[in-house]
Amino acid sequence: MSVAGSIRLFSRHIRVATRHCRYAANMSSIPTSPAPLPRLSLDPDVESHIKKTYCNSQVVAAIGKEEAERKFHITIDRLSLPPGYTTVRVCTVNRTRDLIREELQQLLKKEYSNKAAPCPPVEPHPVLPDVLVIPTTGPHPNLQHHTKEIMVDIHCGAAILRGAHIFAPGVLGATADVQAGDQVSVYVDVEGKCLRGFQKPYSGPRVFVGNGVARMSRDDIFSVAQEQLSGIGVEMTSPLYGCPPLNDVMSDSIFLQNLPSTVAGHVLDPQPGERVLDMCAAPGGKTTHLATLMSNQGAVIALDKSQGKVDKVMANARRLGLTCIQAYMFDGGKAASEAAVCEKDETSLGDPPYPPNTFDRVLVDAPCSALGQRPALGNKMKLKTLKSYPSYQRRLFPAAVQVLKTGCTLVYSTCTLTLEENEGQVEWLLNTFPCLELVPQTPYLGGPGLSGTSLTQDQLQMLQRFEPWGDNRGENSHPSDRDTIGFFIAKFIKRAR
Ligand SMILES: C[S@@+](CC[C@H](N)C(=O)[O-])C[C@H]1O[C@@H](n2cnc3c(N)ncnc32)[C@H](O)[C@@H]1O
Repeated sequence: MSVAGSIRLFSRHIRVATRHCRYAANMSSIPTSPAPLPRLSLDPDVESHIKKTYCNSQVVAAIGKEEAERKFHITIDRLSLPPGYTTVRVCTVNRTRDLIREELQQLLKKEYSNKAAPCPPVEPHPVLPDVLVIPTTGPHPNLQHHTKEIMVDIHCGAAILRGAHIFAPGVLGATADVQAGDQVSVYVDVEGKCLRGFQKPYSGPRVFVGNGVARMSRDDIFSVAQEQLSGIGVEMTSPLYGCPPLNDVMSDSIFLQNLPSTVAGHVLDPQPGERVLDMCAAPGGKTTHLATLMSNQGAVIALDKSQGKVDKVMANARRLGLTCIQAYMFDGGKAASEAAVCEKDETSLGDPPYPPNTFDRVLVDAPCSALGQRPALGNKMKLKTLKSYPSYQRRLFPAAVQVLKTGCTLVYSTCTLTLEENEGQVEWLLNTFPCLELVPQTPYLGGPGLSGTSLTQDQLQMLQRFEPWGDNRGENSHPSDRDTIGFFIAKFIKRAR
């Protein structure tokens, strides 16, 4: 069995059923959603808040209520589906994109040689020099529903929709008679009811995400303590959507990264030899991109708030051979100190905090409500939590602006949809830090910012908003740019004023 498609489900995502889980008997009587994937269910207050973003009075005045509501509905509809393309960022420090593309295509041909589905093409992105794109296929209609069933949580379900196999600890439940080698159908427990101790047979709504072959029996999975489980529990042979299984593939030279995230790295545009601060770095997607763009020369300081997250950044840096990254467990909001002294060596800045005017570039890829992430099969966030993000994000900026050198670049990004965390933050930043000038971005693959704040039309044109519905992009844009996660990017230069 190939380990190429195995997924490491992070422990917070793993809620393995107790070994007494026996919902099996009642499972097959539960109706399954007829649609490929149901619309994302959000807390009603959160959904109405998002609606207010898309249908605010300025938007309605500009495009009309009907069109504004259409965009809101398409946005929500798209959130449960995977993006139209898998995007792979290549680490070009030692090898060219062409060489990496050829090797990846060969590996995929091998992987698909015993599958019914054709091997997808791996193509270079026409604008981003270090990105490869692979089209998503599906939804595949008429997939058979097997009597033997596997249940997973929403995070594992989302990973399956993006090409992953099921790592054994991710199996929440299995019908009583599942043996290794059995054909199984895989369902997602969308309401998280299977997480409640498995005292009763499962009866909540579930969503079909495809078929696979069990690589372990039910007993193999549930007779062992969760910590001792490893390996693939179910190999997905006919997923509802076809994305290539790329986890653990060519891990020294590729990074699976959503397309707008790769754009953010290019917009920051770090140069070899510079000092760059990535204030909210884990798991290091953008950190490793920045270091790659710098040809591994200079210093990328990566901060995050827990040691586990910092360890992930360093693990990703190591696997890609990027030695110019130094990661620290540190609150980004406290990264600046007048009293701090910086080591003289350009490549080793020492521990945070840092004195004012230390960095050539600062990235604030802020913790956010993440409403743009796709596919999302469930979201239990409450309005109170949603509303807590803007003030938390604002805490980060005084330090970000202070440690940035005059004349240098600050990029702010989120993977969410709301006005308050995106255009609203830009408005606040410009009012709070007169030294910041909003500037145009290159490359520009997204669409303009959304109306609804005091930002002018010219300012909105300088922002990049990636909407999940994608028809806010330029006519000549590549299809992979039009079916992405929701994302937002703003770029500023710190002026001497
Ligand atoms: C959107 S994620 C970053 C993703 C990352 N830039 C990437 O591309 O892989 C936001 C991160 O901010 C971190 N974070 C939250 N509060 C923080 C703080 N006060 N200081 C530093 N990091 C923080 C979170 O732990 C989380 O890892």
